[in-house]
Order: sequence, then C-alpha cells, then structure tokens
Amino acid sequence: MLAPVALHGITFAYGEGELRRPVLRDVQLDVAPGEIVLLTGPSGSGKTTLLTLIGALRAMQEGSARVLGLELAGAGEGARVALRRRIGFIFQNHNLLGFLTARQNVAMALEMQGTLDEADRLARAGELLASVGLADHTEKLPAKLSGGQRQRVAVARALAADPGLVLADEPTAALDKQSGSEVVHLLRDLAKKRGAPILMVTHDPRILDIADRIVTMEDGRIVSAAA
Ligand SMILES: Nc1ncnc2c1ncn2[C@@H]1O[C@H](COP(=O)(O)OP(=O)(O)OP(=O)(O)O)[C@@H](O)[C@H]1O
Repeated sequence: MLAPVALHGITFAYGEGELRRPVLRDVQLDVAPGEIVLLTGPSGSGKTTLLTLIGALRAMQEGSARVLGLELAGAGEGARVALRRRIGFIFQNHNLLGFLTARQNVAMALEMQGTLDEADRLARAGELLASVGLADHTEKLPAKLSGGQRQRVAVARALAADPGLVLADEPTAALDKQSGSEVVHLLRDLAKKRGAPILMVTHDPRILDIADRIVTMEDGRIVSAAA
C-alpha cells in the first residue's frame, strides 16, 4: 500500500534575494496508514512550515510531497483545495467561529463535503460532538466553553470530514493535563479505527507515549526518528 504521506527532498525558504531564509532542507519522511507521528524540535526548526506544506496550505518549492495520492509539486489550486477537504486540521487556536454554536461549527465542515442536507448535517454534528463527550454542550457558543471543550469541538470538526489524514499543530498546548490527554486519546482512536494517520507538532512531553514514532527536527532537517 502506498504511504498516505511520502516526502522526498523537501526544501523550502521564506523571502527572496538577500532576505531568503532557508527553513526546510532536504526533508524525507513517510507516514504509514494509521500511524501517529509526533514532530518535535526547537522553536523555529520548521515544524509548522512542514505541516502547512503537507496540508497544501502553502505552495511547494523543491522536492516531492505525495499526500493521499496527490503529488503536490506542481499541483493546481483546484486539486489542492480538493485535497484540503480530505484532511482534518487541528490547530492550537482551533479557529472556531465565535458566532456559531458548537453544533453549527461542526456542521459547517460537513457542508463543505456537500453530501448531506442541513437537517442531516446538524444531526450528524450532534453525534460527532457526543463522540467527543460534548453531548450536553452542542448549543453553546465557543465563548461559553472551556479551552479543553473548544479543542474537542475542533477535533469533532476535523473528524466530520472523515479525513484520510489529520494534521495537528500543538493541539494540547492550551489544555490542562486531563483535557489534553482526552483530546489526544480521541485522536488516537481515530487513527487506529479509521486508519487515518496523524502528524502532530508538539512540545508536550505528556503525550509522547501515544506516538508510534517521534521525529525530531533541527534547523530545517530531520535529525532523528525514534520508533
Ligand atoms: N510566513 C513566514 N514568513 C517568513 N518567515 C517565516 C514565516 N513563517 C515562519 N517563518 C520563519 O521560519 C522559521 C521556521 O518556522 P516554523 O513556524 O516552521 O518553525 P516551528 O518549528 O514550527 O517553530 P515553533 O515551534 O516556534 O512553532 C522560523 O524562523 C520562522 O520565524
């Protein structure tokens, strides 16, 4: 089976001319189905940049990145948008819309899929929120939820798209031990039950034990990949 994520010779720089600043250097990485890979390393080592390239949120410069079957080098915007719909993104600031309830935030992700009508989307959103332990909070606005609850809404929203891959950037940074552990175990269930791999940037030593592999970056390179 092809690796859901296969990176070869990824090199990337911000800026141009004299301001050009290399951030990734010849990165190689394969992620297997259902695998949980934690990406760690000092601040500025290029982890977030790598995640945004894999998520087709940024244009590639050099190298090859095959993500869920799409080669991103030279891919057009249409193909990149289609790929993004198949990826669950979970970022630290969770990007929930403040004027929508938890249920509506999750339903919006289903709307992008375009397969269910509104009543079904709201019902499905309720099920997803129940699956992350928020059955009693579906009608609340994000401001009325705790940080851990908001992050669980973000997880439910990422799962709504039935993603083939989850990209998470410090998903537990703002959470206490208990909430962080709950969020991470939800993600682990997803990876193991549905075979969707997870690539997670984290500095959080509390969650290292859920990883199948820990990849350490330094100065734009992968310096170690411990199983
Ligand atoms: N949009 C941008 N324009 C210019 N430079 C950037 C941009 N985004 C990031 N950088 C720089 O690129 C380098 C790598 O940043 P990146 O966010 O990928 O690192 P990181 O390992 O995720 O760091 P952290 O752990 O602090 O989030 C840093 O020096 C950063 O300042």
